[in-house]
Amino acid sequence: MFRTVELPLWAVILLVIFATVTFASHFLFPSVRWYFRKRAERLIAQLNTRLKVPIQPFKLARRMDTINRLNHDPEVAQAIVDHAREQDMPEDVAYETARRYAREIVPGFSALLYFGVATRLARWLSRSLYRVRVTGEAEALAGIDPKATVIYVLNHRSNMDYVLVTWLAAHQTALAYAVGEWARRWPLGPLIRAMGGYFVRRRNLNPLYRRVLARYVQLATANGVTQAVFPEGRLSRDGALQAPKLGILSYILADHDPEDTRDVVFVPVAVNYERVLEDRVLIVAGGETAHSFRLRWWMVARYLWRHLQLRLTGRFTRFGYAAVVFGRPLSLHRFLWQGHADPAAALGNALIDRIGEVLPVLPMALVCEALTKGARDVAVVAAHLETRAEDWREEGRAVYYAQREARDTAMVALRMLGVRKALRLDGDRIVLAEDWLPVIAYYANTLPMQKVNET
Ligand SMILES: CCCCCCCCCCCCCCCC(=O)SCCNC(=O)CCNC(=O)[C@H](O)C(C)(C)COP(=O)(O)OP(=O)(O)OC[C@H]1O[C@@H](n2cnc3c(N)ncnc32)[C@H](O)[C@@H]1OP(=O)(O)O
Repeated sequence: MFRTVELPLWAVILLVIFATVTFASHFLFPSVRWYFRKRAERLIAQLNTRLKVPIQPFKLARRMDTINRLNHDPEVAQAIVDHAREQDMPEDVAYETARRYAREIVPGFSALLYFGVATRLARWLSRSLYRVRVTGEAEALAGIDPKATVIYVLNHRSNMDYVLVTWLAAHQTALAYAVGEWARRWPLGPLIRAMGGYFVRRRNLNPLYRRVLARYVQLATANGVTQAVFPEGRLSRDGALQAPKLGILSYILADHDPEDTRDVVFVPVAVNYERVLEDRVLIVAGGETAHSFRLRWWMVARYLWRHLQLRLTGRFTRFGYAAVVFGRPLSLHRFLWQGHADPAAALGNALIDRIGEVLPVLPMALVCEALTKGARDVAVVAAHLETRAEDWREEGRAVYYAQREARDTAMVALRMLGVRKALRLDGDRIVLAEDWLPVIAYYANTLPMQKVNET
């Protein structure tokens, strides 16, 4: 028992490492975890006193618990059996596949990261890049039943959309975004998960994956989790609103009981920018030869480096307006009472229409509209801007047009295009660079669908 045992050094080192890991995981980590959990609970209790929509327990549940709950859901269990039969594989292999899907989808929310870091960073970033204007938020949210699950539906113009809206909604609640598979890569994936985002695949979906995703969306909705969905399913390639994708909406509809006390209320949010950071990459992606939107890391690095240079040398000016307008909320209870032959398609179209109804009108879009119609003179562009802004205002639109002469407003937009070398001014004459015409058309497309008389 008390004999001396001789061991090589490497074995001793290994033993010490294993002993330390075991001690930490059994004794230290639980208490450290408990300490942080208590702190997080205190933070959430504090937050919930000031948030209009408190953070729901479902969102705070441990990630592993939600994954297990999902895997043992009767509908998922049935899908596992079907998958095993169809693929001719043992059920436990199909079960593991479903578990992998669940792990991919389910987020683990950190209130500290969301409210302590992300929303502050989002506010700083939004305000340092744009002149942010918000309309209609209080009116849109005022009449919503506090028991209802709120789902923000946004048009997708830029990756700035969720930065802006996360910040703007931060005094209401935390938003859980449906995030495309592009963001699953490290380090973005874990970060987005910690902010409550749930991942959705948009390619190669098999019925088992669809069932796991559908049940996650349904459980989150039934448990009151406030979500944010881009129904267009991807960034607009040409500046215009796109037709809705019906997947997530159809999952919500399929599980919705109009007799239930918990309603689902969709809040349309329309976003427009005078400068979309990714505009040219999107236009290329929308071209005939390109297939998907590719933002390479070196493009981002080069862009950030140039941006930093401009900031350090004091030459950076903001990218004009970023406008966010909240539209008329849509109650799912009321919507279903109206009766629809194809509820999913009707819901998708109604939501896109309500976003379109409140799309804000920005000077850059009006100037680009004038340019696409052939205006090549500052005075003509300014006259177009003034008339069209008035038309849109009469229609009840949010028109962000500073209280100054139309000519000055037009000049601000023209100079922004000039800095990008899209055009140059020769006195009052505008000389457009041909290869920038698609960009000009892109911004003209960001205007709402035409109802007023053309000038
Ligand atoms: C600096 C600080 C930062 C701070 C910041 C913090 C926030 C940190 C978060 C980051 C946030 C990032 C946010 C990124 C933004 C995006 O990634 S946007 C892209 C991702 N989001 C979306 O795509 C949402 C909308 N998309 C969908 O709903 C898609 O349809 C899905 C669910 C992904 C599936 O795609 P799909 O295969 O194309 O399917 P789709 O044709 O739409 O529909 C298929 C289903 O709908 C059903 N369906 C279709 N039509 C009908 C019908 N008429 N009736 C009934 N059912 C129908 C089909 O039956 C089918 O059902 P299942 O067979 O699945 O049961």
